Amino acid sequence: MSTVSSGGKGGKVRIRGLIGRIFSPNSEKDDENKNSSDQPRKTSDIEISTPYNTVHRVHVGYDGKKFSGLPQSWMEILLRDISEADQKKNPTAVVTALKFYARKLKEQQSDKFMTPTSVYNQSYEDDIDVQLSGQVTEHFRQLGCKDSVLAHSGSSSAGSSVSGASTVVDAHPADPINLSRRTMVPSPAPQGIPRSGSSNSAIPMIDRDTLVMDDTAMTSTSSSATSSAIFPPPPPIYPRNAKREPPPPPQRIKNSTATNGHVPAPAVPTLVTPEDEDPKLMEQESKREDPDATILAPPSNESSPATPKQPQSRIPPQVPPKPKHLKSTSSFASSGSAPFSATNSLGNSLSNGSIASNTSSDAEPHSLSNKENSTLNRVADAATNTSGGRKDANGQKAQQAGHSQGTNHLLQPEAVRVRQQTEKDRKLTDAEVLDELRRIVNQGNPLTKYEVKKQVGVGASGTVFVANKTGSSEVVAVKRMAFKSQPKKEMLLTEIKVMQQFKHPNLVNYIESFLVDTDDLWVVMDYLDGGNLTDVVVKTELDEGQIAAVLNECLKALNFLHNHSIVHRDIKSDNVLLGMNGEVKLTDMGFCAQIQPGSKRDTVVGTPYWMAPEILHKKKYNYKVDIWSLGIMALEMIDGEPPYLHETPLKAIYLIAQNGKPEIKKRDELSPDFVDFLDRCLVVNPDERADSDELLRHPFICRAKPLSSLVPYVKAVCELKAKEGK
Ligand SMILES: Nc1ncnc2c1ncn2[C@@H]1O[C@H](COP(=O)(O)OP(=O)(O)OP(=O)(O)O)[C@@H](O)[C@H]1O
Repeated sequence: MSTVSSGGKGGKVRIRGLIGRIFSPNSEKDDENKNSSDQPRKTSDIEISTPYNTVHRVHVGYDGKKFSGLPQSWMEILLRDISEADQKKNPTAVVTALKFYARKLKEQQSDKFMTPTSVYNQSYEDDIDVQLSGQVTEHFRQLGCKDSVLAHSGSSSAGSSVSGASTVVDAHPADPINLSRRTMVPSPAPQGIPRSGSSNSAIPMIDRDTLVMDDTAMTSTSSSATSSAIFPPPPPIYPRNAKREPPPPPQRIKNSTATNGHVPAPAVPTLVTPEDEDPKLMEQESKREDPDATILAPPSNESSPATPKQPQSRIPPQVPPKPKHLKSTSSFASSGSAPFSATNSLGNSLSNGSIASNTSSDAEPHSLSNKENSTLNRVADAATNTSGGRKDANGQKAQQAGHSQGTNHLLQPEAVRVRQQTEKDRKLTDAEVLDELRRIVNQGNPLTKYEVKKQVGVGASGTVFVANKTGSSEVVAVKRMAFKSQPKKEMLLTEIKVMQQFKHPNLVNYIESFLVDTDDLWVVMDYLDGGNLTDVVVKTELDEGQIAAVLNECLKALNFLHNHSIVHRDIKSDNVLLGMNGEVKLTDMGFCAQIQPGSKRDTVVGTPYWMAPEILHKKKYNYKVDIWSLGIMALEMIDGEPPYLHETPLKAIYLIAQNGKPEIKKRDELSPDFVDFLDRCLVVNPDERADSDELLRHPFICRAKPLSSLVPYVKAVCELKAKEGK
């Protein structure tokens, strides 16, 4: 690949590709460290930098029976998780899943091997690239695959025009990959903050995308209200049966979780295809329109492997033990937009999955109301690693091109693509984030203002406590985070800014924030004493009126955010907090992004099980992704879990890619209104998907019960957690 980025205002010209590949990770790291220095970048000089990207590429072939070119360990995982029959059914979906897998692995490695200064930059400038060979698209054609699948897999000429010269540039078989639902990553909690449950000093933090957490990391119960509540006569609460245990996770790289230092991450193979390396093809791709209107055509449902039905018990009021996936803690910002291929390379589902840039450009204008707002877009995407939609020096969308031309080609100027990096795209340095943070937090010592009482939960970025305002009975929640060791510092900025600026009764209300000794970041917010919705949906069965009530509140929040051009991007039950009086509020604004009306983004953000297909396929997307996730959350309220939760992550991603719209397992038991509501949310094509205005008027939402109907459920779950000592 011969791609070069040019820092417009803020950057250097960068040559990526083979040059980068021949350098060692250490060289790369050195370069990263330079880049992450706090020095402002020069704006004038164009220079050829040292390579910053070591790319490990594996050319993947598919002969109609099996994939080839994958490292052995990947092959084993693939065979274990996705049967050959399933692979044959939809190799494109396999590749989509592998791309996610690779990206996720890379992220995990980045987190594990982070250093206080370099982690963020490093993690997002590495290439992860899984692509399907033209042989596969050709194979599709021979099989007479659906047009929609071919449309996704790339141009019709892709297969035939590409030679099978699949040369392994550098296949570095990874250790068996673990994207398990019990992944541990080091905790960045501030020193001195009490931690729960872990035998070593690091709190086990579970990837939020995996949704199964170790009990030791589980959110503890919060509520003083739970213990003191005078319990009303028990309503008919329908507890759910304990769920089947998920399949055992693959073996993790054993010695990695404890690492928090400077060990270089093992290389992750990058899968590429001949198409990527054929300039003609790339040119064709570059001319292709952004196919936003077509997302993923849902393939035939006959192949949809239904998740085994979970028998539902309706024996009140016994509530089963909390399943392992009850709460997870860290949202997955799988970053991995394709540099130079945002529009799509080889179709959307097969676009280049590289994580290569610190830039964020969806060609969106910034027209925010004030200076603070104007940074939000950049902050959000930089925090989640965007790339894509980038333009070359001539303002044209640059495409990944010619990366098999060999080193000689790469060194020739005409083979070099120049990436423009605008000021808005530029990732903030740690020092800049710190400066900005200092500007927006309150002055003073929070310890004199608040008395921290007890821990109510642990998240990926820090620990949440309940606290009293000194000298008053006012109760607040305080989220404390160790700023310096945060891998995604800019996300904290985003979260605080969104909370500061966008106030709504259905959003968790921000009160103030403090930065103590440059490392102990406090965010003070309203305390929601009823825990999160996950606990309720896992342990009880809400009826349709109650589900409508929850959805109504969430829709009000989404409608507010969307009307302010804010996309939440991580809607799921974990991020819905409940009050003992039936309040329902959205939280976790770290993934929010500002999207101007009519424009779209392509950052891969969110939690896979809830993730809209257009994100999964790395298409441009807009606020409609929240509506899809809301539909998945509605399924959670019906089934107690999102679709595919019991599948291995690789299989789950494959199934989402393969099936598009998930099966509504209890369709026959639901009212027509509810089914229609779900059908309006879970539309694969976002242009046809409902928006929050439509859904707020939907007959199902009009049947919402009063919020007070939720209270007994919330209290019952809190009681149960109190009994369990959580
Ligand atoms: N305002 C609040 N009131 C009550 N409980 C809260 C509040 N905010 C968070 N919690 C609880 O604290 C726990 C951790 O919250 P946090 O937001 O840190 O988690 P997370 O979203 O998983 O992680 P992160 O935002 O760091 O990625 C969650 O279980 C959540 O339910």
